[in-house]
Amino acid sequence: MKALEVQQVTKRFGGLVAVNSVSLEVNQGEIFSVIGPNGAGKTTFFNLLTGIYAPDGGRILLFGKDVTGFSPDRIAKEGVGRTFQNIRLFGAMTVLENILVGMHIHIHVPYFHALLRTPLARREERRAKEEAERLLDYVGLLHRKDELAKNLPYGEQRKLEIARALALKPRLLLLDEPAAGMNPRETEELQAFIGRLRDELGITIVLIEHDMRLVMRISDRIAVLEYGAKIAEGTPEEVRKNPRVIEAYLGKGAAGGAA
Ligand SMILES: Nc1ncnc2c1ncn2[C@@H]1O[C@H](COP(=O)(O)OP(=O)(O)OP(=O)(O)O)[C@@H](O)[C@H]1O
Repeated sequence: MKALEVQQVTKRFGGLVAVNSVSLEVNQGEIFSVIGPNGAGKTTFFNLLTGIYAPDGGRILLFGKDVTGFSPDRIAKEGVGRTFQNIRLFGAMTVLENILVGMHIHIHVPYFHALLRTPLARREERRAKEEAERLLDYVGLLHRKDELAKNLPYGEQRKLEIARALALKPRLLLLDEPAAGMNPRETEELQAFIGRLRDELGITIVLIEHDMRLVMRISDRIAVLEYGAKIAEGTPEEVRKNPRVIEAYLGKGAAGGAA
């Protein structure tokens, strides 16, 4: 079974076709990158996968289940976690609280128990806190748990955002430009970290990324979008050599020169 099957998915904004009949498949346990020049439709594509937009055409299957048109909440419940291009943490909350917020759909306490802080509610809270701490330990941020999220260095904020997505126990994790704004050392750490998520937790990972060094090193396969359409797909080696890709990035005539 595939982790993700996208079949001829289209999204229009008025007259603009932001995603144009894109099809692709991601195997379970794969690290798959979506690349393309600015405005190619990458973020719109993620927004379709996470239910923020419903496609105007086509179908999306997650682990064999048709989820086309599902709301973001239902997509999250199907096991899809996500991070955003611009970090979206609760800056005035602590690191631990940011994780607890991410866990809310996994905490099952009837309303009146929560309201009256019954033993059941307190037990559940304690369990959630322990789980959040385990998660922070796993990503190497436990020592920061009581600090405000906004006071963390940039690389650690990105990591915290990923940790919050992990709190949902995703089977598929979508990372939108995880290396944006990182220095080379942070990017290298990120690469190892993403590898661990796949190898140790078995999570399938799809990322949008502009840092080509990271993309080429980390991806099993890559899809390339241009003006909303998929123009290439393959291993890093195949994509790097593809004349259409070279042209999309470097302009007409560049492919001949680079070959
Ligand atoms: N909500 C929207 N309404 C109208 N047009 C939109 C909307 N969102 C995106 N677009 C347009 O759709 C196209 C694809 O945008 P998108 O943000 O998906 O590209 P991208 O590949 O993620 O770009 P970048 O790498 O710059 O983030 C662009 O032309 C953009 O202006």
